[in-house]
Amino acid sequence: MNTIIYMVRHAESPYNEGTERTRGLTAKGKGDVEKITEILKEEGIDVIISSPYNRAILSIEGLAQHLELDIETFEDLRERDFSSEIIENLMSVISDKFYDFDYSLPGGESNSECQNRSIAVIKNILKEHAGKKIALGTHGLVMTLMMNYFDSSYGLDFLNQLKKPDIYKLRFENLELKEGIRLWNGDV
Ligand SMILES: O=C(O)[C@@H](CO)OP(=O)(O)O
Repeated sequence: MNTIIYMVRHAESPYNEGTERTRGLTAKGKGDVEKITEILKEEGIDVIISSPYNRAILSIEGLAQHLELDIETFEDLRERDFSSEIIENLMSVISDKFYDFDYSLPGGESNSECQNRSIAVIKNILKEHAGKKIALGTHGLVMTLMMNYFDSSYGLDFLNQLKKPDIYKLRFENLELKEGIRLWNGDV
């Protein structure tokens, strides 16, 4: 049985230290939310799920309103907890250590911990909504780690080429990922 998950990496968000959970979208990001809705509104989506972080929810809110669906959030779909401290060059550290899945920064979690907790949610979604089409509001790194669990070719290069926003349509047969197609047209 085919189950489809549309991974929607959030639109552009103003980066402010310490506001991981609450920061919203830039003007450009808000404009791109309309494009996300346009791309997904005719796909026949049944269920909308999201990371609990505002920028992810806001990126699929237009779609939820259009389809008159609620957005269900799961704490364990949040972006990787990077560190409790301010880390200089955070993104280059994350890149350098990407394949060291047990590496964590002070007060943060490793790729492995982030992958395990997010995949537990994805497996439940695939079982509970088997045969359905699910849109999922997400973030660059946790999205890459979720996809990497099913297909290890989704790694650092994949993460680095992701846009804000971006959309990938993933086709699962039961718990196996069979196909991943990019739907965002990349005009950003
Ligand atoms: O916060 C953001 O805008 C970034 C970090 O560069 O993305 P994500 O939430 O996908 O980690």
